[in-house]
Amino acid sequence: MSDIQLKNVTKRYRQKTAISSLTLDIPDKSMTGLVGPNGAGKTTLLNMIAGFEKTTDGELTVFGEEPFDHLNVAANLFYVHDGMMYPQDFRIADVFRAFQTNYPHWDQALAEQLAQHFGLDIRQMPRYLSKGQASTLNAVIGLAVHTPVTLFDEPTTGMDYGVRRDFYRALLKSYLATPRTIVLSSHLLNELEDLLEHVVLINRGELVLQTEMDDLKHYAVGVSGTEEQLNGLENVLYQESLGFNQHFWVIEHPGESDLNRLREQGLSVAPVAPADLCVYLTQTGKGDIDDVF
Ligand SMILES: Nc1ncnc2c1ncn2[C@@H]1O[C@H](COP(=O)(O)OP(=O)(O)OP(=O)(O)O)[C@@H](O)[C@H]1O
Repeated sequence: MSDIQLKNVTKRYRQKTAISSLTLDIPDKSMTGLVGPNGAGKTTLLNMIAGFEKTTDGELTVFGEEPFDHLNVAANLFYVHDGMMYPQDFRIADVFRAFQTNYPHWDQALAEQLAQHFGLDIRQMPRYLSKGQASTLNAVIGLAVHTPVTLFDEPTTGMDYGVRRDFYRALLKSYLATPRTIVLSSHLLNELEDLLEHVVLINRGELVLQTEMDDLKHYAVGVSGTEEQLNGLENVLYQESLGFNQHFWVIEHPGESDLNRLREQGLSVAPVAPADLCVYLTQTGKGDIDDVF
């Protein structure tokens, strides 16, 4: 039984259904990416897993308990999100000390080293940090807290590329040193390809796909050609016109016979990057941006 389990979980805000009958097990001691377009329901889902919000319907358990307002869940799960607040008069050093007191596996040395690496002065007050620095402080805390489950909601918001890269590296090293359940929501799947083991893709509150990252890398292929060359292909996920009788098609789980036919016609078939694939899998019915112009 996984530490985080959802069975037909629904979350409604008045008329709006943010999560719709979602059934999902998050693998234990794994690095799982929660991805999906804006408004997909990622934050709502993490809020419920963290026990910040109640489900409207269905069964959600964390460590076998319903997480809302549950002390055991609060003690063993840490949620990194951009609403994290610290007492007004606290310096970063005071924040670290408070974590050291409250979380038994808090790694004080790691927190201080990471703060120094990322240029955070522990004498500074968190309320005066820039947006990127505030995200970095929250991420450092998420790395050092070492709870059995750590959730990160868009942890890299505002971080520049160098900081993001080092954060991903630190997360991987920290995970390898202390395997634990990590769930990370992000729009930047292209930056996470080498970090994540599992991917959960949601859209409009529904599960689109849950798979291993390695499988996602081989899930679909893209091919360009004329309509005559492409016609008859099966499992077409996405089609785009590239100009005069040239088209780009994405094929889900391509069959050997289709692949051979394309190769015989001299067409090159390339795997579709996971980040692009997630866009194709979630934009059904929206049309192409070219249709707007
Ligand atoms: N408190 C709320 N009241 C009403 N609607 C809400 C509330 N919180 C979220 N929603 C709606 O639920 C849907 C999912 O929102 P959520 O913030 O979970 O999406 P998200 O995947 O995290 O989006 P983003 O990637 O843009 O941060 C959205 O349509 C949002 O407007």
